[in-house]
Amino acid sequence: MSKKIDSATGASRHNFDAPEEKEIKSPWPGPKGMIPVTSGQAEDANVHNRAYLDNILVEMRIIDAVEPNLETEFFGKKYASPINLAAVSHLNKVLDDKSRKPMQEKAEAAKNLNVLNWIGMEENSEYRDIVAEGSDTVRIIKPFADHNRIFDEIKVAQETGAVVGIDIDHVPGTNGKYDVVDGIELGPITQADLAKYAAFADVPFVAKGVLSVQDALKARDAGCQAIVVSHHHGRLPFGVPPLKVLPAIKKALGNSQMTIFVDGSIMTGYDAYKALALGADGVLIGRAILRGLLDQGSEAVEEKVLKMNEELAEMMLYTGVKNTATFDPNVLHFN
Ligand SMILES: Cc1cc2nc3c(=O)[nH]c(=O)nc-3n(C[C@H](O)[C@H](O)[C@H](O)COP(=O)(O)O)c2cc1C
Repeated sequence: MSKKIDSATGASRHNFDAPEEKEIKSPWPGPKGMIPVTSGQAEDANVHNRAYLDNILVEMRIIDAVEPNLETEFFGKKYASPINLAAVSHLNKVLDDKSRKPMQEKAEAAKNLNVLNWIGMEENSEYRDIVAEGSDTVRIIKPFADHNRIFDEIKVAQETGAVVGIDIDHVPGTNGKYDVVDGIELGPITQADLAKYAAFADVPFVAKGVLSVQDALKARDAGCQAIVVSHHHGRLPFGVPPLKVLPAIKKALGNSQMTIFVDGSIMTGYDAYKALALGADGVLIGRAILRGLLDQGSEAVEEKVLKMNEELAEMMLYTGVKNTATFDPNVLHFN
């Protein structure tokens, strides 16, 4: 058996060689190749995400509990919920029906929901069309080897009013070399590079794909105002679940005022609750909305996020959490 990572999406796929070739049943929704398919093997970090999330149990604190308020502030603006729509790129190329634009449909859903929309690897022209839908945006740029390309994308993104960042976890390919995506070479990211980009941006700068205290501190020292604790749905074989390293990162960043987002297999509002209780300011959801988005468009995304908001609120009410600034990790019990 071999594992491949789709160079465009970062999705991990496991291939079984003949003669034992067999269809792998994916626990993830969505079309083949676009969504990580896990074999259940230990090297697939998604397996550990799920196990870690499912082994966190929650105590009840119902006396004096009231209906919670999910409103959350990011980068000086208020949103309806701490749930963000993750950067999922390339979607406008995958449907047979070319009249549909899932990237725009996702942005439309974010606008209607009043949540932040994250956009990943897209040409600047495509990116502008997506942002024109009117949602507030975080633009995540690839760690291109050509730094001018990064500066150019930062410039365009901030012209559109977006917050900007880099998915620092997309430096390596699966061959131990810098990755190449759509024929475009990626390169290493030094702390000095990050500092250069953060200083160049007139808007908050985000390091996406932080999975250690060491990188969190480097991102802070480089001037990043936010991080996403993430392994990009399993780019790193045997990657530690983001939720497992989150508390240590939160502690290390102390009162630095950095915004901490987290992603990785967050499929329900209950998962989101656990991430928020462990110290995240916000969560990103990618695969949780992907199938609905591709099959049915913005309405399915809106429905899913509203459902997740309800689940999150349900658990907040059960545990006496009145708003998204007052989560308490002590309600969590690790099985
Ligand atoms: C189809 C697809 C495309 C993605 N493209 C990007 C990208 O361009 N930039 C990026 O930072 N992350 C990208 N991601 C990673 C997601 O933003 C997110 O980190 C990851 O999927 C984990 O969240 P999830 O478990 O909720 O899906 C992509 C994910 C998927 C599934």
